[in-house]
Parts: sequence; structure tokens; C-alpha cells
Amino acid sequence: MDPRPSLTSEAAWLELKEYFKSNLDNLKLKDLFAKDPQRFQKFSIKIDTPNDGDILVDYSKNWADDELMAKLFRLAKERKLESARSAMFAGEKINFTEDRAVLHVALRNRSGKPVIVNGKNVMPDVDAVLTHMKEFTNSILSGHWKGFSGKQITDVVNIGIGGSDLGPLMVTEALKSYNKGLKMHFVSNIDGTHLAEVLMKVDPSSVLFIIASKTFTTQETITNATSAKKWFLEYAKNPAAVAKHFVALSTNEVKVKEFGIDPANMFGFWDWVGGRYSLWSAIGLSICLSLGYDNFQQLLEGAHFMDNHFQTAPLEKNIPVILALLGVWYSNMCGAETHALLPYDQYMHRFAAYFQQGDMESNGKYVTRSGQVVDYSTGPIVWGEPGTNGQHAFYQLIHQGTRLIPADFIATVQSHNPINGGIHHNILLANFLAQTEALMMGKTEEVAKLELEKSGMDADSIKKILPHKVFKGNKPTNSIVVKKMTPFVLGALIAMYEHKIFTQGIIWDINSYDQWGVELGKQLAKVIEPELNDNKPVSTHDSSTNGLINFIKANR
Ligand SMILES: O=P(O)(O)OC[C@H]1O[C@@](O)(CO)[C@@H](O)[C@@H]1O
Repeated sequence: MDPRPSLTSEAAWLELKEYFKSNLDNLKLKDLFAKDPQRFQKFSIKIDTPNDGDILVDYSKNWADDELMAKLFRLAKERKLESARSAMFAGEKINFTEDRAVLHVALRNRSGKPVIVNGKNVMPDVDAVLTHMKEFTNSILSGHWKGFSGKQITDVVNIGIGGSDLGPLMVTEALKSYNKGLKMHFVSNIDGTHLAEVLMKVDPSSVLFIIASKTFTTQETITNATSAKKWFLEYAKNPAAVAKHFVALSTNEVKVKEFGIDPANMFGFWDWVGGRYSLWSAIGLSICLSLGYDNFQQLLEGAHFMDNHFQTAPLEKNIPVILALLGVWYSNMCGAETHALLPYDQYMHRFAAYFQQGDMESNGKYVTRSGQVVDYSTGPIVWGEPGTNGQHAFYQLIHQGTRLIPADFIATVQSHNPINGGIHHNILLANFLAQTEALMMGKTEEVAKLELEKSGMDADSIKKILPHKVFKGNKPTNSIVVKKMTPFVLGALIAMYEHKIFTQGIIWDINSYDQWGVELGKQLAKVIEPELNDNKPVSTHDSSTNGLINFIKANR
């Protein structure tokens, strides 16, 4: 992609800065709604899916008017977003520090069109892996695949970390209603507790271990996999039994073989699939085993549906682009440091965690594509918990704290568990709706005072408590509502955020697809690890690290 001028020298950026200074007071949410009864209609987008209902994105509760949106769209154009988008979909090596294309979109490409990488159409390979995943999944779910003692598989343990764990875990949890019967377990942490707790729950004769690692060199994963294999062989005894209970998901066949997994039990993928964008690839095998292949295919279809929307919708009606630009507005002009993802759906309890890696490992960068240190903020801190739990944990800060916290509220019209006549879902939705209204409207001193007087509180007590009962309001939120969290819809939502992250990376002119920042800690851990093998005091580090190491040594 051609080099860009510094973001802060762009005309649209300067206009936005000026607009912030001179117009922010005119962007009070209550005033914006009072001025335009059609505001919801103008600042929301509804896209209709083929079989899964509408996806509604209501961005009307944002500090934005037509003029601001026009400036944001101008910024996107000045940053050449559309040509950058074409470059990604065309397989250009936009991940230039690793000389790789970025083609997670190819993994869910249902168009029948070729995708060329290094002069070769990759789709036949993509389809071959999908066929292998389908056949394997059907063999396991049908009971045809037997373990070393002749039992069928009852439990699956996915051993992986980061993108080799978070996506499969989040999706299998979010779509638990579609589970076909296998018990799913996920081990990621090197902390022995993680593997030990799972091994207590599974039977070596009916467990399948999936070793998920793009590089097949990640220390946590290989250590966990080695310990799992050791545990397994204590029961199975015969090394030939490994072939029935271990499969590998990786780009690295040499390392897979070295570990002792038959390449016939390997599901491959490619270096143009980023770890945090890999759930659509062989890394999604645990998703297939949990939901069945047809539902995994629906997940791919949903993502492809959103890919088409992102590629074809005009910027002004493009959901990922709008979410991205509003995020730039809050991060770069309004001073927001974080972005909250608040799904009102207990099954989505790992959704924010997934996008902690997805967003923060992509856009947590401080050097531009041309190697300059940025003079503006880049990726936000992404966080969140399901509603209504968050309301009893951190909403105090969102409502009455001192920080600007843009938040995406996500809800489904229909629950997978409409228990007790649907009363639970009604209460959940009422809270979902009330929270964004409350964040926008706040509560004035007059209203709070009236309420306190009506409660019979005496004047002195009211005087004391009144300031604490006022809500400033004017807190911006997006509301995303879908008919039901189906595999298709979830796939579309994940892709929506992937393209939001892409768009912000282009605006900030950073490489969203490498992750050199994770290397230094690993490097230094390799130095310290052997120092922990004896009790001799160390003095080779700073006094804090020496002190900590020696305390640990002295207290073993
Ligand atoms: O899939 P693998 O190669 O084992 O990498 C696991 C994770 O480790 C990283 O931190 C990179 O080292 C993430 O980017 C990645 O998803």
C-alpha cells in the first residue's frame, strides 16, 4: 500500500480537531434528539440476512451530527480506505513486516471466485481443509472414529493459546445451544492448574486432544501438549494409540511430525491467516466438533455476508466503517482510552475477551507503516462483561465516573432459553434498553431533588445527598440488536468487528497484522527460566527482578 502523509497533517483531521473545539457543545445527545425526531432513522442501519433476520446497528446515541459524519467519511477517503480494503481482499502483502497477505476473508469465501496468493489460487487448498474438517467431524460425531480401547470420543480438549484458543472458546460458548453432545474443554495457560483441572474430568479412552498452534512452537501449548501426551500414555501405554487421540492444527508440518502426530491427523492452514483471525481456519475444528460442520459452515456464511457488506456498502452506509470512524472520533479527538463491549447474552461471556486480542494485538501499535512514531492515540483498551452482570460491577463508573467510555451494547430479540414464560429475557432486554437511555439522558438536579422530596427526605439530608444523585448523562453508546444469536449472525458480528479493526488500522496508518510486541517478554522469560532451576541467589538483573527471583528461590 502506498505511503500516507502523517495523519495529523490531513485536512480532514485538522477539520475534525477544529470541529471538536468549536462544536462539541452542540453535540449534546438530548439536544440532538430534540432537534431531529428522525434521528434514530437517520443514524441507524438495518441489514437483512438471508435467513437469520435483520441486524440493526443503532449509532444515534453518539456525539455526532451530519456534519461530523461527513468529516469522518472524508478522513476515511483521505486515508485511502477503499483502496486499502481492495488491497487486503486482493491478497496484497499488507502485513509487510512479515511479508504476508492478510486473507482470513478467503477462509470464508463462498463466492466461488479465486483468491490469488503468490500467483496461486488458494481456494482449492481452503476447500480441501474444510472437507477434511467435515469428514473428521462427521466421523467423530457419528461414533465411527474409535479410541484405542474401542470407545467413541466423548470429550474434546483444545490445547492452544491466544488466537488458537480464544476464538474456538468464544464461539463454542456463544453457540452452546447448538452443541451436538461432545463435552468441550479448553486448556491455554501454562499454569499446570489449567491442564490438571481438565485431565481430572476426562477419560483417556474417550478423549480427543486437539493441539492448536499456528507455529507449533508456542511454549505454553507445546508444554501442555507434551504433558497431556505423557498423561495419556500412562494409560494407553502403546504409542500407536496417540494417532487415535491427538490431532494437530498448524501451518508447521515439520514440528507437528516432531511432536509425534501423524500428518494425516493434521489440519493445515497458511501464514496469511493471522492467529487472532484464525477461527475460520482449521483452528475452528473444535467449533466443528461442538456444533457440527453445518453450523460451522453457517458461521463462515455469516462472516462472508458481512465481508460483502464491508466491500460493497458505500462508506456512509457501511457498518464496520461507521463503528471504526466513531471510535477514531472518541479516541483521537474526545480523549477516550477504552471501548466497552457489553453483550446482553450470557453465552457471549467470552466475546469481549476475544476482541481484547483481536483489537489490542492488532492496533496496539505506536509506529506507523513508514516507521514513524505516532503523535496520536492508536488502539483502545477493549474490555467488557455480559449484561446485566456489568451493571452490578462497573456501570457506576460508566454512569458517574470521570472518564469517557464509548460502549457497544449487544442484544438478541429471541433467547435460546425462554424459561419461565420469557420473563428472564424481558427483564434482560428492559435493562439493555434502559441502560443506553439512562447513559444518554442522565438525571438532572431538579429531577433528583423532586424524587428525594417525594420520598419524604428532610431538606438537610437532601442537601447532603443531592450532588451524588445527579447523572450528567450524555454518554455515547451503540446498540446492536439481532433476531437470535445463530451461527450465521455470530459470524457476521465477528467479521463486523474484524473490519472495524482493519479500518481503524488504516486510519492510524499502522500494521494491524503483526505482533512483535509479544516477543520481548517471551525472550526475557527464556533467560529467567533456567535461573529458577536452583536456589543460588541471582544478581544479573535490576534490583527488583533480582529481589523477586531471590524471594521465590528462598521460599520454595
Ligand atoms: O497459534 P500459535 O502459533 O501457538 O500462537 C498463539 C498466539 O501467540 C501469539 O501471542 C503470537 O506469539 C498470538 O498472536 C497467537 O495467537
